[in-house]
Amino acid sequence: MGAKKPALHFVRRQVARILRQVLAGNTQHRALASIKSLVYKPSIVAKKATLALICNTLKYLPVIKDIVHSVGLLQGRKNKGQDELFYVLTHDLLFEQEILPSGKEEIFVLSRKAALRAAFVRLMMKKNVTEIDGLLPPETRQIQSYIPRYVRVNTLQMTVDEALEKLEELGSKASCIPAHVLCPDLDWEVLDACASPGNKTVHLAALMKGKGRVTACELHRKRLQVLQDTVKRAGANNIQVKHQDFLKLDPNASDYSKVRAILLDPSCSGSGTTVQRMDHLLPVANGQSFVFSVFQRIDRLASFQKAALCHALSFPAVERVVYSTCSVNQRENEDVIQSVLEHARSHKFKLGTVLPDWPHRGLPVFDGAQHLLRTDALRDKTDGFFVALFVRERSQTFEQQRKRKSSEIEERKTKRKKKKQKKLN
Ligand SMILES: C[S@@+](CC[C@H](N)C(=O)[O-])C[C@H]1O[C@@H](n2cnc3c(N)ncnc32)[C@H](O)[C@@H]1O
Repeated sequence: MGAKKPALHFVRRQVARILRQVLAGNTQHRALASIKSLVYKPSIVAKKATLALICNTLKYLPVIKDIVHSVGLLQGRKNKGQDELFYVLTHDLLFEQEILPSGKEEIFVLSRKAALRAAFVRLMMKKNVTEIDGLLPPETRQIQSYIPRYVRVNTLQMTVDEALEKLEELGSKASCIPAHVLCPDLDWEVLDACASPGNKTVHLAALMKGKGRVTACELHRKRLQVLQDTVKRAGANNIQVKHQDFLKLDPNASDYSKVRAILLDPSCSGSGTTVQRMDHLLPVANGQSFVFSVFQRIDRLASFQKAALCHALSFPAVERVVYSTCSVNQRENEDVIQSVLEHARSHKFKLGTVLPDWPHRGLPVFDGAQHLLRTDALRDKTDGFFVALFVRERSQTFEQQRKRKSSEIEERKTKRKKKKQKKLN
């Protein structure tokens, strides 16, 4: 029996298989899956190491290919299906660490070590750079350094101050706009229409300090389990989870006729999350069929989004409805809002201004789009996001609550400043 192979030996082969799927350019697949979704499949082991290696290999792939081809590493090799493994091995040899001769591919790459390293140095000299990242296109460098990590504190488990104290050294920032904008009263009945995995559900429950009731609907059974797990982990006891098609809920049934606020975060294309999903590392899509299938999908999503929003606006006691997507497409955002305006007016709803101080507003495609909020990955250092708020005209509570909330936030800031000052003294 041979010696035990190091874990990295298997991780590299796993990464090579994922890389092959990504580079194969299966358009249907590329439209639906992100790098993360491939890595988080149950069959993948050592997910963290795999994700890190696939991302880094993709990031440097043009450089690696340049070097591999300049030394003719793949020429004359019989097994053409292994190009990706050689890219991964070249990555590790040049940018990470020495590779061990744990397999015949490793042995082959090690036999060309001197030529590969010389080609690497030549490329750096040709491009007149002294660091590896100098070889990357400027957009990749910008994106890599741009997006910070955001967190929301589960106030059912610890206070914001406690969390801030722990996170202070990291300089973290919390934002979870839709639940914050819905701003329900503590004793309200609230509906999270499309809830799984449940991040906004538990945020709502926390904002309501465990009081009132949040009913969370989820259509898909598998995702229902994820939602239940999130709720359990959050320790929230004011959430009722339902396996339910939101479109089929009867707004006048006794269970729902008292609902005062609805958070609608429906299925969307997710086009705003492409930076954090690392889609910029994927090869550029080409071909008519890819573009066409994306448009078809967005149309289908927009029809569902419109139907769900109209349904939300038809609940008799509802005072506030928040609609949000992590899409940057006008078709799923401003167009959906514009298409329901008449229906909204007939139910006495008007658009409320979402976070009035936020600088980036809806695209100016209709009168009123300035009430809508957009975020943008590069401008705002977060996912691309869209939020709209509908307020029933008879409701007087919005302004009062907003004022109360912002004075609470100011109070907390002042307290933190004082505490910090005290520590410094
Ligand atoms: C964008 S995700 C919601 C994310 C969630 N708000 C969060 O922050 O964690 C949309 C969810 O709506 C579910 N969904 C889609 N159509 C639905 C319907 N007709 N009724 C209820 N849930 C639905 C999807 O299965 C998916 O889990």
